[in-house]
Amino acid sequence: MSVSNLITIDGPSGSGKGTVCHILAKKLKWHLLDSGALYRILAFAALKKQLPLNDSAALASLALTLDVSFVSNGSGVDTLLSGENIGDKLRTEVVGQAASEVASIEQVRAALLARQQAFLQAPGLIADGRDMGTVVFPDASVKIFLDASAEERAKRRFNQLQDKGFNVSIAQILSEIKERDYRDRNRAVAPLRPADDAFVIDSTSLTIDEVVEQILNLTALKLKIATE
Ligand SMILES: Nc1ncnc2c1ncn2[C@@H]1O[C@H](COP(=O)(O)OP(=O)(O)O)[C@@H](O)[C@H]1O
Ligand SMILES: Nc1ccn([C@H]2C[C@H](O)[C@@H](COP(=O)(O)OP(=O)(O)O)O2)c(=O)n1
Repeated sequence: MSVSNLITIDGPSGSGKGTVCHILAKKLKWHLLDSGALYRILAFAALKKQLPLNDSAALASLALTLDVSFVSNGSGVDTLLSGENIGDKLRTEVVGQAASEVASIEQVRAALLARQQAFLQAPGLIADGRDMGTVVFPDASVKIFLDASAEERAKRRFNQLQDKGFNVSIAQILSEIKERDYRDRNRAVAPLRPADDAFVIDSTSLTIDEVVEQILNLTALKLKIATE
């Protein structure tokens, strides 16, 4: 299918990618790829099997054979690993850090590439991650790099976790966010960075609605130019 119906949104943890991608996918009635979920599922499966997180060959082989499905449940999406619903076990900081570690391995990224590209189906795709615009979908017509200051991102995560009833410290979250940022931005393979043709949005002092509006305006503009 044409890649024109494809919006990639990359950026660091807490910049608002997941929230904005869900809203856009719903508004446009396009598919959604949460690529971070794939790295989290792999990390979760590896932790469960007690695989060392630096065993490249074992992790790549696990990535190729993971039995994962995303099933719509009416209000959201269930994440199934070998039939077990593991959705609520993936968003912990332990799994996030482990995901960031396994994601730095080249063979793991290669093993997950085709699985991610298969999400590109009519009528369109919103792709959320770190390397959507640089590696997985380099031909996407609309590429966004969503950023925000580390302090603002830590505040958002803090509020999010407090709302879920977790007892967390903002200082701890800020240090974990900085550690993950550093690893994601400095790894040798597919580091987190804006694609050369990405539009950078700093959401530090924007509302979610303002970010969505900017992306929709840019999409309308780009797709119109592409069809003229
Ligand atoms: N522009 C924004 N202003 C305030 N809060 C936001 C904004 N964007 C996202 N959030 C909130 O920040 C938290 C983290 O957002 P999320 O979409 O999970 O980020 P990411 O997917 O980039 O890690 C969520 O609770 C979300 O509601
Ligand atoms: N396309 C992607 C998506 C995620 N990753 C890695 C790096 C991230 O720290 C982890 C977890 O990503 P995820 O998007 O779920 O994390 P956040 O919601 O931004 O906190 O996975 C990646 O390397 N490439």
